Amino acid sequence: MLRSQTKLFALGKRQLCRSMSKSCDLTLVEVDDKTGIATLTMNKPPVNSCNLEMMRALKDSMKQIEGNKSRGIILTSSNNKVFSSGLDLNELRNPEQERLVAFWKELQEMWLTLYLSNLPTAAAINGHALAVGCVMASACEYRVMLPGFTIGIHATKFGYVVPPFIVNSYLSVLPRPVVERALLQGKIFSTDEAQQINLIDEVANSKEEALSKCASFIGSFAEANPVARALTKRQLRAEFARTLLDEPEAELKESLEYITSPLFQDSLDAYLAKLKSKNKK
Ligand SMILES: CCCC/C=C\CC(=O)SCCNC(=O)CCNC(=O)[C@H](O)C(C)(C)COP(=O)(O)OP(=O)(O)OC[C@H]1O[C@@H](n2cnc3c(N)ncnc32)[C@H](O)[C@@H]1OP(=O)(O)O
Repeated sequence: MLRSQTKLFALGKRQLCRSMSKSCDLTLVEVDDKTGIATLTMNKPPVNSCNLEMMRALKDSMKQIEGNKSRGIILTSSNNKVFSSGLDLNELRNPEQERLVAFWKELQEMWLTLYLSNLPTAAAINGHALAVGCVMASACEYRVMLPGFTIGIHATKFGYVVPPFIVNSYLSVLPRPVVERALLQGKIFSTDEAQQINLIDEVANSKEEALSKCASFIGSFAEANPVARALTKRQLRAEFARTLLDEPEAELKESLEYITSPLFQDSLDAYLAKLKSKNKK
């Protein structure tokens, strides 16, 4: 570990996750030695769907970056077509109770860790960002997206009632009437549409440019005291995180009841069949 770090230092980069536990394969963390900014890359083929292990890896990586005194986090994907396809739908289909509880708790914790991170956060959206993929991008403070992709929370299209903390993730980025219409329609936005409504902040023509724009955003806090910045951010965001901070068990119970209901399971079956049949044509 030490030797590979030293070598990467010589190249101007520190790579934190090289020889650690298996979960590190799902995420890659690289810290730029000059800027101190960490790039957290989602790396779960084929489409960065978030199963239990992926969300745990994301949460652990974010905590590791915070503990390492980095200056900011850029979230991106190793797949140049898909940023993230959201929750792994297989985790929701006919779930085993114990795993579903662990899965949902991990979603809550992963979201809280990202949404309330002490560090400046930015998403370099280098592919489609659907459902929880969009939620993760929205939980960041800044979003730069490549053209020709899509982003949005289309949960109502497959029978999912969107929980309050996910609504709040959107509400911290978009005005309420826009959130209401987008969630009720299950609207998926193109990059251009997302820029028009300010769901994303900038468009970049390559992943490198997106990473560079995210780094500039993070650099814009150079003059801010990190502790004052972090506490002010927490104060501003605490209201939207309230349900999960104060009553995670209540949110968990409600979500589990809904996920295991025949209404949702039937919708999910039909949605998954449609998704699979696309690849058989
Ligand atoms: C907290 C609850 C409220 C918030 C709302 C919802 C929670 C969620 O996040 S649910 C997840 C919803 N996500 C989706 O509906 C995305 C569906 N996927 C796609 O639209 C496409 O796969 C995508 C545009 C992302 C990429 O397209 P392609 O590059 O053409 O890939 P494929 O479609 O061929 O996919 C490859 C392979 O992966 C399977 N897949 C895709 N997404 C998921 C997923 N979310 N969970 C599980 N599996 C997924 C897809 O079926 C293909 O499988 P095979 O056919 O077996 O190869």
